[in-house]
Formats: sequence, structure tokens, C-alpha cells
Amino acid sequence: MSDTITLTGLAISARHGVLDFEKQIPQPFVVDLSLEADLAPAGRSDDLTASLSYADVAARVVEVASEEPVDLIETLAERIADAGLEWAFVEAVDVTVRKPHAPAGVPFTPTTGVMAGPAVSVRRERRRAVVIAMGTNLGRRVATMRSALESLRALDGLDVVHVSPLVETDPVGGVEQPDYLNAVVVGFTRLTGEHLLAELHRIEAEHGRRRDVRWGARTLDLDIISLGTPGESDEVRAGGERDGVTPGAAEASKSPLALPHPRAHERAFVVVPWWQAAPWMTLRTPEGVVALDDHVRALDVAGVRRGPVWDAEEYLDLEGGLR
Ligand SMILES: Nc1ncnc2c1ncn2[C@@H]1O[C@H](COP(=O)(O)OP(=O)(O)OP(=O)(O)O)[C@@H](O)[C@H]1O
Ligand SMILES: Nc1nc2c(c(=O)[nH]1)N=C(CO)CN2
Repeated sequence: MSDTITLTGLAISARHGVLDFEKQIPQPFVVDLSLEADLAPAGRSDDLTASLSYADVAARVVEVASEEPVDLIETLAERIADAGLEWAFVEAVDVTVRKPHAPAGVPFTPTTGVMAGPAVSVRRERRRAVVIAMGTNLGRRVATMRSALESLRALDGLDVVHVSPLVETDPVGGVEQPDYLNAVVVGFTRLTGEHLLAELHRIEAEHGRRRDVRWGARTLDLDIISLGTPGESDEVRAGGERDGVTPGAAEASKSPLALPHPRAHERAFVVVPWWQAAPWMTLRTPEGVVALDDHVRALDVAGVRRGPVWDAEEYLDLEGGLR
């Protein structure tokens, strides 16, 4: 369960309802709203810009409720949920809309502690495609990969849908080190890139990851390769601060996150297992959005070999599985 910002009992006067007079004469609506987001950065920094002001949230709900009247409280709840998800930082929204004076032909009697009248509740989650690359070249590599996969599958907010076979790969990056096992998982997530990255760092740390030599040996490396669908409105493009690499960042970002991963497209140890897991996908390269299936054919894949069998077969997509 993620962190939440909750506003309870927001009292609004508005003109929604199926009956004609309801669109003429305002009546009370009471909204409960809960926004899921990662509040740890704000909690640690005590900085409002790392969060969302509940005053802004309240104002936005009033604004949405004041727009042109609709028949159903379902529609109002849907609109409020949509407005909540417009904040990039929000991962899911729970909304309850109550109509205490609803004209139902029967009076509603307030019960202690419970507001009278009809209510609807909806939950809407952000859902974006995500590609995560895994790698290890220290310790018990297969056990580490299996355990890391279990951690990813257990991560609240991430649905793992396709898992590649393990590939064994020559180390890339110039540092003398053992061969890697690599794999790629593909799925959907409601988490923001920053939140997902924080969770990946936690999983890396739980597997003994130490950050010393860049591109050096590691027990576990988890990278976000892409978030959202390349070329679509939900694609996340963010500039990283390292190297001054800005892979087409749409806006300057305070976060160290670089998306899509600026080096993934040139790394056969990422592209080959990704293609094995989900060959129909696309990726963004410096030349634009290309089909993974075309891109893999143009890549030097000499350093990538079939790896040991792991327990991921049950998640493997058959078409994209080992060939
Ligand atoms: N898309 C991303 N996925 C993972 N980490 C990222 C991403 N963008 C930026 N980072 C940041 O990069 C930092 C360094 O990551 P890491 O130590 O895994 O680098 P590396 O694996 O040695 O090199 P590379 O980034 O080339 O794979 C991380 O602390 C993380 O904050
Ligand atoms: N073959 C291979 N080489 C690498 C890898 C990796 O996962 N596989 N990761 C690196 C830094 O992320 C550096 N080099």
C-alpha cells in the first residue's frame, strides 16, 4: 500500500443530477478523495514542492464539480479521479461522491457517524508499460536473478507480464570483471519513475548491491529501460544529470532519473532479452521510435549467449521465448 494524501468530507455545492431541477438549483455534494503517491521524498525534505498541497487538491475538486452539470454522481467521481491523475506525481486516486439530499423519493435518515444519502466510490490507477533490465555478475547469479524476479513480482504497483530467458553476456564497459547474467521483464506499473527507481534500489540493496565502481561488477543491477509507450502521450522522457546526457528531456528535471535509459538501445545485453520477452514492442533511439524487432537485427549480438534455465518459464510469453 502506497502513501496517501486524503481529503475527507469536502463539502461542495453543485448542480448535478438526472432531474431537471437538480441542474438549476445547487445542492450539497460531499467528496472524499485519496491520492496515492510516494510521499517519502517530501517527508524527508520537508519541501512542499516534493509533494502536492492539499489546498490545491481541494481547489481542483471544487473546480471540476463546478464545470457543466452531469446526470450521474458516477460521472462526477470519474472526472475528479481523472483530474487527480493529471498530477504526474499521483499514482492512483480513490474518490467517493455523496449526495446527502438526493431526491430519491424516500428520506435518508442520518445514522450516527455515517452520512445519509447515496454515494459512489471509484478507484482509478495510472497504468504505463514498463521495461526493466536485470543483471548480475557476482555471487550465486541464478539464485540472485530468481530472488530479484520474486521481489519484482511482489512489488505493489508493478504487474510483471513477460519475463525473458536468462542470457549470459560478455561484460561491457571496459572494466575487467566476470561474465553477466542478464534478463528483461516487461509489465505495467502505476508507479512514477522516481518511485519505481527507489523500489529497485531497495531490491538491489537487499541483494547485497554496493555502489563503488561505475560499470564495475555487481551482485544485482536493476535499470528502468522505458516507461510508457514510446511516441505515445504516456511516454516518460526525463533527463539524467550524469554525463550531461539529456535523452530528449521534455522538461528540466531535478531527478537523477534518465528515461528512456540513454544507453539501453546500444546494449545487446538489454535489447536481446527484451526482444525475447516482448518482440512486438518499440523503443526510442536517438534516431526516433523504432521496432524492437528491426533494432535487434542491426545490433552486434556476438557477446550474448543462451544462459542457464531459470524458474521464469511460467511467466514467459511463448512466442517471445527461447528460440
Ligand atoms: N533509467 C534508469 N534506471 C536506473 N537507474 C537510473 C536510471 N536513470 C538514472 N539512473 C541513476 O543512475 C544511477 C547509477 O546507476 P547504476 O549504478 O546502476 O549505473 P550503472 O549500472 O553502473 O551504469 P548504467 O546506468 O550505464 O547502467 C542510479 O543511482 C540511478 O539513480
Ligand atoms: N554484459 C553486461 N555488461 C554490463 C552490464 C550488464 O548488465 N551486462 N551492466 C553494466 C552496468 O550497468 C556494465 N556492463
